[in-house]
Amino acid sequence: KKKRVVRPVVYRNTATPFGFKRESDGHTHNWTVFFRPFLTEDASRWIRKVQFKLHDSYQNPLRVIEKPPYEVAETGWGEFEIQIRVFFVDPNEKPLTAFHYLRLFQPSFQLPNGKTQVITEFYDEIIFQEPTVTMFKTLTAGEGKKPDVKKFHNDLSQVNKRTAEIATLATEEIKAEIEDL
Ligand SMILES: Cn1nnc2cc(CO)ccc21
Repeated sequence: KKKRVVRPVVYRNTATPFGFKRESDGHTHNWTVFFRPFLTEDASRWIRKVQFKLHDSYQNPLRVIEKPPYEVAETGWGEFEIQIRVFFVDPNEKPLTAFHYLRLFQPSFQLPNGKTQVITEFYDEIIFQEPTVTMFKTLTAGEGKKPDVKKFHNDLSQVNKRTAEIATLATEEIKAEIEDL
């Protein structure tokens, strides 16, 4: 019986207010939504593409990203649900569908430069029940730090704790990036 493989993944959205309402289209924020494996690895070995379905009134609302980083950067004025579909290299694996509610206003963090930054980060796990041999090899060969995922699986309190932890990490990361600017 082939072993089950669990892959930790992270969905994140960040948003920064313009500080004013743009006359042309009423937009008030820059935002990004992204999906990535939690492991530091080459995700394109097992992910074929990631689709982000935006609000229908966006220009071409279905955004298809074929290679990492799997992210969409946009501007807008409102919060809405984004459907994220992850297609796998293995045709036998059906695509994963997840929903991420885009947040523009909360939780906001003050950055060193005084700017307000919203970050939401959600930690999740993809479970491959019966991966094919090729998929199994690809998934288990992944290089990069191996977090101790066993203790997280299905333990929502741990997932939420983890989500908060990586949100903090994400904030540090972004702060560092901004300081490097
Ligand atoms: C719901 N929402 N929030 N911001 C938006 C921006 C557009 C594109 O102009 C369409 C829909 C939007």
